[in-house]
Amino acid sequence: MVVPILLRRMFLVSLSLCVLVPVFWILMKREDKLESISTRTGSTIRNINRDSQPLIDSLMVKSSDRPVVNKSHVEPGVLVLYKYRSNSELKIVRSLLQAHRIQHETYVMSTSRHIPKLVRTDLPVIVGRYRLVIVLDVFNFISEPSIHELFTEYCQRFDAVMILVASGKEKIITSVLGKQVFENDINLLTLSQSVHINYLKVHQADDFVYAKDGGEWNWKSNDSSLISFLPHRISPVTGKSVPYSPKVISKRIQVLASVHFLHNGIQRTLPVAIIDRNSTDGVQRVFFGTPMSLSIAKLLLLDVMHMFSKSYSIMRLSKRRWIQIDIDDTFVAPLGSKMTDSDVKVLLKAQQTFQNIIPGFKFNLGYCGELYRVGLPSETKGDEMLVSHSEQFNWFGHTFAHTKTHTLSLNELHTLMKLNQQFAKNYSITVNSHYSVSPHHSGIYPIHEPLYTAWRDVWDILVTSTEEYPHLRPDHMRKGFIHSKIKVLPRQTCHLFTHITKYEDIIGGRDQLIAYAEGDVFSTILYNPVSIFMTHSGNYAKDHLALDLFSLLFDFIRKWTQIELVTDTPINLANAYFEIFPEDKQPVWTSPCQDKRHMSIWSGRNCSQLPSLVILGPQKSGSTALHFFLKQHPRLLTNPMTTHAFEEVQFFSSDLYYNKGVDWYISNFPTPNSTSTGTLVFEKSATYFTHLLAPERMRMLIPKAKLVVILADPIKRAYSWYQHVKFHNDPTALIHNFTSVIKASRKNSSSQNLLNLRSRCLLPGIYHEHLERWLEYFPQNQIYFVDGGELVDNPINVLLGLVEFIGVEYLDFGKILKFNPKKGFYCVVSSSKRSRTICLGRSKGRQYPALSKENTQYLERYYSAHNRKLYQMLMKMSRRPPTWLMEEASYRQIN
Ligand SMILES: Nc1ncnc2c1ncn2[C@@H]1O[C@H](COP(=O)(O)OS(=O)(=O)O)[C@@H](OP(=O)(O)O)[C@H]1O
Repeated sequence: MVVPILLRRMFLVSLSLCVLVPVFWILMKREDKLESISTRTGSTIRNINRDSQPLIDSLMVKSSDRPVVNKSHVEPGVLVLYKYRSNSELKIVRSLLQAHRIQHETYVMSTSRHIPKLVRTDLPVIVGRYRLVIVLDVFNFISEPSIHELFTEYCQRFDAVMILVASGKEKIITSVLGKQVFENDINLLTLSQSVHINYLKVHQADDFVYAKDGGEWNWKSNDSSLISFLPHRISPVTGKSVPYSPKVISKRIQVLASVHFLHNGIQRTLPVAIIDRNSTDGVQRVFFGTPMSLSIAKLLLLDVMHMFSKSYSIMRLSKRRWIQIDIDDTFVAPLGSKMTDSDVKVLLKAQQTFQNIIPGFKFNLGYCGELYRVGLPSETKGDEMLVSHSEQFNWFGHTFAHTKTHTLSLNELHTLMKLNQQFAKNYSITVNSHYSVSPHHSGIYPIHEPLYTAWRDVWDILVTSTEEYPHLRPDHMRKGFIHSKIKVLPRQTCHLFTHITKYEDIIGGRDQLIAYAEGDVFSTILYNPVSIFMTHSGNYAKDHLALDLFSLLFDFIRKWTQIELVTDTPINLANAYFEIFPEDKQPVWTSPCQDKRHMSIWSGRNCSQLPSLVILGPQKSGSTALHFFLKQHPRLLTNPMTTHAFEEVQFFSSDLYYNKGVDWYISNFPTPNSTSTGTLVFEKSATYFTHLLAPERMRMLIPKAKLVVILADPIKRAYSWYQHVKFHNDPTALIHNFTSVIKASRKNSSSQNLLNLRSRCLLPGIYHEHLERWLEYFPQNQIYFVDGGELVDNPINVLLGLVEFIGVEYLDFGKILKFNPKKGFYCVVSSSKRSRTICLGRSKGRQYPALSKENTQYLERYYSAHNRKLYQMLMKMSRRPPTWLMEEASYRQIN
């Protein structure tokens, strides 16, 4: 039954497409034509790049062989369409999606860009990639039939929802008054919402008002408020506005949210978001008539996404938000700006009020004992009062003095932490949260290993926070990670810096503070499941700015949202965070050398110690020989033998080494002499090439590094690899010959071990797939290809080209390398005794029987299609394919 129903639906959809869309577009056509002649908009995207991604392909709509599409086959992705990068809505929508970790892509509606692949065709059924299509720059969207048609058809086919967001710059009228709703002169009273939304419900808590007509509107052609709500474009001929597709929009539209405001003393109600579920073209559309810069509009968008994502798990955050407010530098503020005793009273009172909103809430005081009671008499009293009420707060220790921890040795850190610990004991302050942040936040990220060690030794610290990972900006991208068993949570700023104690210290005064509370600080809460705010003790002195800010924030949250604010111990906050984002546990180290701010709080390592050249492998491609030869160049320094993997560091391909951190990685390499300019550090680890995470990890730490890939004949490589693991007593290789390894299959009932061995043996040779991954992270011009065959036969020539690519001075490798007939390979001429050569050890250039003809033929077939793809890839990049590949290509052409 299912298939006929589907076919009928598809037929109806096609029929409606055939009938309705043309009717609509005929109506629009005249305007379009005129417009494309006389205006700049629209015409630019008319000739969209269809060669690369034809419309037909991107939707898989070739009717004859179209597989049955099940509308439930849609991935939970979101696609954002926009025209102008400067569109302010774009930044906001993107941050919202990024912060909520919603899988999304953006597409600029432009001729020069490829249309993104809308469907997945690598699966047995066709799967749509996007559940929601968010359209910004709506004017351009509706003015361009090809784009409009494509996405309408996609939404029809996969039941995807289209969300069209008004942008201030466009002629989208959101009110009968012809003004953008929420303009400053409009006195906003309330915003009501239909019952259909219940994620972050936007409403006035005590006064919930349903949308006009209980959420459903009967559209009448003379209903000017709704018509004007819909996106308009201005006809270049008549100068009048033409509403969005009146033929498509149905007559029964639901209002998702309305605003109620006062205008000239009269209360008015206007819709700000409407949904059309029954459009005549079968696409559900949500129209947003309000700019996204408004906090409540962000909530509304989240609500809408949630509404349409129920079974698609687009959203990961619930309504619960954990909060912690740290008061750093307690006892430290400069003279005259410390909390006095009356400030402490205000603080305690405010804390009580906050506890009504966030049960169990306590401020978290980070102290430096050295400066206790240093200040004016009223400030001394303030310090004493904090201590006498210590049990009413949570406490954490900085160091005894207010010092930058990344400048301190382990011993110094121990001493200062212990002094601070003793201070707490002397004054009966309980410090047991297992949480700390260092003064100036230095040493947390980039990591100063002695800080982590001292924290564990002295305080048994298990949780800390930083605003620096991966970078300070953008703040909605800050993340947590775990290092050395300490959970590091993202830390948030709230515009109150150390020296800000009075309203006059803020440009814009209290109005600006309100804007911060309801804007950025609110967004921080919205974007993060756990928010640890950093404030400083001075922010609680004088005008009590921090208290005002948080009261405003909490009031706003209570008034407009159903966000549930909670608090807990730092350990539980960390557990909550990593339960929601388990993928964050494993850090991705960023380069301090690319970040001025990080350089200033990094424990002073030399950036020139980071490799600027990496030989990626693959394994058994001749990588050891290349490494050995290259290090003969006086300008190329490398690591000495490691204790764990001979000449390889394997930092990016091993979680064990990667988790040791950047300082450990760097400690493997020599420091280039500052006087010898042009000297650089390089490494080779043949395990990098195939490792799934290595490209991203490397890109984040050494984005400018030049990479070398050796393209050896994959058949020879596979056979060499088998001999290698057999030599190292791999139990499966020991009992199975090469033929049974490469021919293992489920059909032959091969054991799982044997199947795994086959994959490990053959998959690295599918070069184009691995390269595609590297090319996602590194530009082509940073990658150099070495012909693996040439490396064996004529390494001198290989090195000539490579040295030029690296950019170091010419070296006559003809004098350094010499063929050793006994070894059967090139070796390095000994500098002490020139008649002697130093060759690689017995494990490189092994003796084993030649590969059988049958196995060679089998592997030729196995790699044939992959090699073709590699060939095409290299040609596209204008690179010379290795000889073995050229021979194969010409052989196949002849045949
Ligand atoms: N000059 C020189 N000396 C010795 N060996 C050479 C040389 N040039 C290339 N080769 C080939 O390198 C193969 C080993 O590759 P790798 O060094 O990449 O192996 S590893 O992944 O690092 O273990 C090794 O594979 P086997 O012959 O199977 O031992 C050699 O074929």
